[in-house]
Amino acid sequence: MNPASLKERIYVALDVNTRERALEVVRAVSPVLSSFKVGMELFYFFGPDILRELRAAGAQRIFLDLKLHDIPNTVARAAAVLTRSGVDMMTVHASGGSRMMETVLRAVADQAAAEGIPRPRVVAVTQLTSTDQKMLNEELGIPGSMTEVVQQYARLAQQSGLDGVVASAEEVPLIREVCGPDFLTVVPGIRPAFYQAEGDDQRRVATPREALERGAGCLVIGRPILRSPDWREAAEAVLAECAEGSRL
Ligand SMILES: O=c1ccn([C@@H]2O[C@H](COP(=O)(O)O)[C@@H](O)[C@H]2O)c(=O)[nH]1
Repeated sequence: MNPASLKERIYVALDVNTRERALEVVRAVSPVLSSFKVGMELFYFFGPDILRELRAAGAQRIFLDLKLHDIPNTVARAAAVLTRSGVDMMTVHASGGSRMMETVLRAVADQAAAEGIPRPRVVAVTQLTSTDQKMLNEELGIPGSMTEVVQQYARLAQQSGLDGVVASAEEVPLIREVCGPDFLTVVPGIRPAFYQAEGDDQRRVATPREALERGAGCLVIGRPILRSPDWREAAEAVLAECAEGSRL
């Protein structure tokens, strides 16, 4: 792995509520990390226009993380319109089932072909990184260990033709065991050594170094950068921690 590819594989989550703030973050961080994640907060208010503005500000790859979850027809139609915005990657919930995931993938592929653009990667959320073992079993009523459940959802996503899954760093080796090394793992819940995470909602977390050592394909990191007084410096610190773990 070379440092250039690391720079591309770390997605900075733009969880902010104004377009000015989002653009400022991209301008500050993009010389260091060039991939960004847009979620509900930004997209629900500003729509596809914000994606164009982020690209103009320096975002080279955009991961649109809306975690679609509905009946197959509804999700597929939504995914098709989102494809038109030229994003690099998008998310659905694996709990929508194989029929939903297969229908989405077909819709995205057809739309991308019609637009003459590359097909965005579609990845499925297995279990949110804010969910712990107790919550999985007692609140959600899903039996079994977190790793078994995540493995099962990853297998289902792969059988449905998806490009990868979102999971915590801990589950990455087990996903690779059942799905192989080419199946993409996208890992949020990244907490670098410099970040004080007390009171945070994340439950299944890892440092950038741990995530890479476990074989994570892409990392997603938001608050440790956004809450820093100097976004660029924080991005550099994250990259430095990653480089330590990447066996360069
Ligand atoms: O299981 C998941 C799926 C998505 N996310 C998203 O990643 C970022 C993480 O932000 P932090 O501030 O670094 O916690 C956020 O946008 C989530 O929506 C996730 O955390 N877990």
